[in-house]
Amino acid sequence: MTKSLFLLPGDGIGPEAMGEVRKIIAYMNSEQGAGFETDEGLVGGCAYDAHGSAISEGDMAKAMNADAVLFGAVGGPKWDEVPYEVRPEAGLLRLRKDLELFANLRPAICYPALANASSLKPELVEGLDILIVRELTGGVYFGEPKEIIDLGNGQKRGIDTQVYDTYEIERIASVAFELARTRKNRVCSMEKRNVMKSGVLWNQVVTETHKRAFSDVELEHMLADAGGMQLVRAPKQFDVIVTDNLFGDMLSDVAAMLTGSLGMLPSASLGAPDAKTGKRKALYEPVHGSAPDIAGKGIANPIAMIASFAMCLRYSFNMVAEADRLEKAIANVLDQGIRTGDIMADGCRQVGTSEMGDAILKEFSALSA
Ligand SMILES: NC(=O)C1=CN([C@@H]2O[C@H](COP(=O)(O)OP(=O)(O)OC[C@H]3O[C@@H](n4cnc5c(N)ncnc54)[C@H](O)[C@@H]3O)[C@@H](O)[C@H]2O)C=CC1
Ligand SMILES: CC(C)CC(=O)C(=O)O
Ligand SMILES: [Mg+2]
Repeated sequence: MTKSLFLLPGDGIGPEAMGEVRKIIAYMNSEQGAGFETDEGLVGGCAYDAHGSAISEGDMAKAMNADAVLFGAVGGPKWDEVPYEVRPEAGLLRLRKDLELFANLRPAICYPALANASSLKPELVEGLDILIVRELTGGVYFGEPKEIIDLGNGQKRGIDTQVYDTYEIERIASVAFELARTRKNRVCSMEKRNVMKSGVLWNQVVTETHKRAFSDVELEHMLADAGGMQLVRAPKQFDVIVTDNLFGDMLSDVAAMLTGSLGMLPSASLGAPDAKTGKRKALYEPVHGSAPDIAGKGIANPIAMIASFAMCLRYSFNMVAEADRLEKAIANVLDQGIRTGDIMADGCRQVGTSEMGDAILKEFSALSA
């Protein structure tokens, strides 16, 4: 059976990182008969340059019909002045919304070899394995009204609206509880019920969902600001964290640095399983952005992108053994002391994007033999 992959490399370091995944796909097709069929499109600033929008209707349709979408990164200073509606990030937000990718899984794993690369003491992050489950299609990113209005007195007002309905909280909480059952069976829900009505509802619905269907899972509630503090004080206390779109965005960048670099964190954005086929729409993307400060230099860390492809193998194609091998290949390469600049340490060998990708592919093929 063919497996269709739609690649959207995007801007900045997106295409550089995606290039390393392309090599792995080519290897899996030629050496393992994996049967991936790939197509590619434009998203973000490069799409705006080509046709004046952050993603074309044609590419949206391809993303909609693919078994999985692989996404690099979008944005950069070149497009700072383009109209808000067609800014590069709008392409990613439209993909998430139109494909209804409500569940964003962001695992933060500290590979043993990288315990020294974290800004925290090694003993705080050694063995770290947490999963942030971020709600991705609601909240302040999408709530209406969202506008800047002129108050007519020389003042303007910027408005964003945080909105959550019961069903949105219920379905993301259920995903978090189900995933916790495959891990350490603990969920920490984060909101700000002390100042936000949406936080009060979030807390109530998570509690009710837990009581109704997941009472075997340990549940804790934490205010999101305190949660940020606890993430850097004692991160290993967490197993699964479930939180809203904005808090999830911020807390996962924090978690990234526990693992050594933003260049290490993959993610999977998943929709609901189709009632008939059981298949879910899915997009896989690194947590980092387009990193304009290092784009074009061939030094970006491709591990977040490669690990996102490992998540794709696991969640979209049920290729669990291959996903495990690819993740093991990453760990082995790090054990060998091969490092991109962002995770460089004394006694290690610094390499560029392409050498890191080659080293992971070599290890992956050795593990597959
Ligand atoms: N999913 C996406 O496409 C995202 C896009 N963005 C966009 O990216 C642009 C830049 O945003 P920033 O806030 O600078 O965030 P960023 O994640 O692009 O970069 C933050 C810092 O981390 C470093 N970094 C990130 N990924 C790296 C990698 N793979 N290897 C080595 N170093 C890495 C960068 O060099 C930079 O110093 C903006 O236009 C922003 O809107 C930001 C986040 C997510
Ligand atoms: C639309 C994105 C640029 C927002 C973001 O930072 C993210 O989703 O990680
Ligand atoms: Mg982010």
